[in-house]
This record gives sequence, structure tokens and C-alpha cells, in this order.
Amino acid sequence: MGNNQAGPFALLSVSDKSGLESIAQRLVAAGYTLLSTGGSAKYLRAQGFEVVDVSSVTGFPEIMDGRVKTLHPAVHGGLLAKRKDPAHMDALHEHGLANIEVLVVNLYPFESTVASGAEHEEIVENIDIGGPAMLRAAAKNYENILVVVDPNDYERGDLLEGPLSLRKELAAKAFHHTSRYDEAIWTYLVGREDGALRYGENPHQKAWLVREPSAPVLRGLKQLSGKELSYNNLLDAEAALAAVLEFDDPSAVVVKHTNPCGVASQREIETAFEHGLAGDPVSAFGGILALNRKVEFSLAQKISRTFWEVVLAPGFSEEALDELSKKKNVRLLEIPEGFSLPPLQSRITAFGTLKQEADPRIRWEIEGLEVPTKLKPDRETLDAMEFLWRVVKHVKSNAIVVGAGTRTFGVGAGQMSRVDAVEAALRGVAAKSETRPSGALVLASDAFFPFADGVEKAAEGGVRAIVQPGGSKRDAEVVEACDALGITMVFTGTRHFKH
Ligand SMILES: NC(=O)c1ncn([C@@H]2O[C@H](COP(=O)(O)O)[C@@H](O)[C@H]2O)c1NC=O
Repeated sequence: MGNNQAGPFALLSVSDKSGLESIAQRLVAAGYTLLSTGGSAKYLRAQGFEVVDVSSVTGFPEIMDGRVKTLHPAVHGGLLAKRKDPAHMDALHEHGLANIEVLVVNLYPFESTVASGAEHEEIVENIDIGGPAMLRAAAKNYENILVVVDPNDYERGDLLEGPLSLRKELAAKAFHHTSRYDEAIWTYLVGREDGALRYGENPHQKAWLVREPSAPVLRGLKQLSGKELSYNNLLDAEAALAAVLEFDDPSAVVVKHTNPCGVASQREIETAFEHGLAGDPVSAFGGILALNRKVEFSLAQKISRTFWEVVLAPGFSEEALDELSKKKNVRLLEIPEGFSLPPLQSRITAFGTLKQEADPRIRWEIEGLEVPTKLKPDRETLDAMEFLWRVVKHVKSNAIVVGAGTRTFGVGAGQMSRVDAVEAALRGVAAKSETRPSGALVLASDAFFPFADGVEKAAEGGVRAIVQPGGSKRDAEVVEACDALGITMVFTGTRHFKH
């Protein structure tokens, strides 16, 4: 110990040694003494550099297979001392701490070790402790220390003499790196041990659920019976829950592959279920059912006539539970009181993590609506529009929902063209021509009609009222077509794309 006479030091401690000589060369040329840990020092010496060992600065050998090498006040004091603070500098000198001004660190390859299928023990050994500690210390002290975590920055022209803004940028990068690193460890520990799922979207894909550490298991939903929940069950259950929470009246939502295929709101939950199921009885087979009222025995009997993967409801009477648990494959989930979905949504993509506020519950305010057509909607039509508008928000874009009153008869989901979505929804309506009660058909579209063709197609299928956001350059053309076809149309002013 007692190496404060030498330096200033640049401490290099890296797992990925690629390009290390290029930054070492620049550091030496700028007058720094290289200070390094075991493997990095060896690599640099082999390239012809003079290197001081960290152990000679700490006065302590690297121990426990490298678990402890830089975790020492001689290193951390040097990284944390405020150079403009005389007391800090006195401490640095008094205790013989290393005067480190540059830190070049990259971490044990945790993620690639996991990806290689290594044993748990090897994975744990690849959790870097000393590296993140140094990165965080240097990044905190970025006004005094230059911290380089990314080998791509070694050749940056202004690296050594760059402005404070560059040091700040590199410090932020270091913190981002350590936070992602910890997240990967968390994902591994929680995900693999607690959340393994049978398989992913398909049986040849491995999958696991990484639950938010701060949220209760299943976000407080209680599984009352049935098999283990699968990857697809969880996605569908989320979609069904989101849709049913859109309604106050007793409602039933049938979801297939994350899209609602039959939805109804009625005065009684049993009727809502019957109408929701009638919305698409064929697709409902093996679907997910979400209800927003407690399930009593007679409803349970009706529900059990169809095969469901998952049934969600805010409660089940004892008899209903007995009835529904007879089917061992059906997973029953109880929605806790006051349940709500998270206000923020995240999705991990190849480009980074996308975050957005959740599309909030629809506020249907008559005063906020615009009626651009000659024909104005009556009260009943407006009620149907409100209902279908709430449904279409939960259907993948391009989304079209056709229904009457407060029940759906046809859903066009995830189509690349809006006319195709209209056609898909109308096919659903046509399939119910014998069972469907007569009444004017209403259509909801999640985004504006770019052309009049979608409206013309809807009219051919018997649609008499349309609710959509409006806002197309060709709104005038679309309104004109509605007027010619005797259709009333409402603009809500809000789009509800769902991807
Ligand atoms: N334990 C420690 O004090 C410690 N200090 C630095 N490391 C890491 O050791 C690696 C470099 O080791 P080497 O120079 O021996 O190849 C770097 O990835 C660095 O982040 C450490 N290793 C793990 O925590």
C-alpha cells in the first residue's frame, strides 16, 4: 500500500479484452500509468505495456478466485475523491490511496454465460461485483474521473481531453450498463427458478414469467382450479381482463388469440354471457372468458357447456366453483376487488424497451362527439356506438366491430387493410343471419376510414350507423358516401390503435 506517488493512474479491468491495446496506447501517450487486475495486466504486458498490479496498490492479493480484487479503499477512495475538496485529497494522500483518473471496465459476461446453457454455479460466478462497484463509483464522480464501459468508445477522438458533457454522457452510459446488468441477473434468478412455463407460444419455445418484484403473484388474481397457466393463457387473460374492465354493466368478453370475438353487456350477467358467446360460438371453443360479475350456479352450468381455457370473474359461488372445477383443464381465475391493470405498459423489442401510458378507459361524453352526417343518431344508436367503441379499442388494428344494441356480431381483427377488416366483421355478421335478432347494425372502427370504400362495403352488409375517430384527409368523401347511403356517423376524435 502507499502508491500515491505514482500516477495519475488509469485503471483497466476488463473481461472483453478486445481493443484494449488501443486505449492503453492513448493513455500511456497522455502520461497515465496503467493499473490493472490479473488477466487484464497479463494481456497488456503481453502487448508490451508496463503495468502496475492492483494488488500492489491495495497491498492485498486477489483472493477467492477473483471474487475480491478491486474491492478495496485504495481503489474506491481513488475513484471517489473529489479533487477540488482539500479534505478528500488529504485523505487520499494520508491513506496512500491510488490517484485514479481514468477507469476502463467491462463486466463478466453474465448474459452470454446464461445463453450458453451453463450450469447455475458457473452463471453465479459470472455475476460481476467489483466491476459494477467501480463503474458506479467513477460514474458518480464523473467530474473527476473518466469512465469507459464500452469498447466502442476506445477510439473516440475527444475521449481523453473531451468536455465535461462527454464525461457525463459516459457516466450515464455506465449507469445504464450496470442497471441492465442487474436486470439480467434479476431476470435469471426470478425467471428461471419461479416462473418457468410449460412452453412459449409454441411447444418448441422455452418460456418463463418474470413477474414484477413489487407486484403480487398474478397481480393479485387467484387461481382457484385448473391446470397451470401457459404463456398464451396469460396473454389472452390479460386481453380479456382489459376488455371486461372497460364496462360497468354486467358484461362478458370472449377472447381468442388476444382478440375479443364476442362481447355483450346486459342487465343480467347470464344474458350477457349468452349474448357474448353467441357473438362467435365457433371461435369461443377453447377461448378465454372474462366476466365482471360473480358467477352463480346456473351461470356456471351454462359456462361449462363450452370448453374454456380460462374463466375470469370477480367471484364464484361455492356451487359454481364445484361445477366449474369438475373440468380439470379449465383454469378459474378470481379477479380481486378493486383490480386494475398497470398504468404504464412496456414491451421489449430488438431496438430497446418501448414504454407507454396504457390507453385509458374510454370516457364517452356526448358533448365531445361530432356528427358530420345529415342523419343524426338516436339515443339507442348512440348507446350501441358507445358499447362498440369500448369493444373496438381492445381489438388488434386494423379493427372493425359490428353489432347491435350492446352485443357484437362480427369482429375484424388485425387486418392490414381497413376494407378487409370490414369484410371480416361482416362475414361474422352473415354467419349469424339466422340467430341474430333483427335491428339496425352499428359499426365501430378503431381509426379513420382513409377512403369511402370501407363505408360502402359496410352499407352493403346492412350497417346503418358508424362510430370512428374521424380526422382523415378524405373525411368529406367518407361523410358524403354516408349521406348517400343513409348512414349516420359519429366522430369521437380519438384513435384506438392496438398493436
Ligand atoms: N471482485 C472484484 O473485486 C473485481 N474487480 C474487477 N472485477 C472484474 O474482473 C474483470 C477483469 O478481470 P481480469 O483483469 O482478471 O481478467 C472485469 O470484468 C472486472 O469487472 C472483479 N470481479 C468480480 O467481481
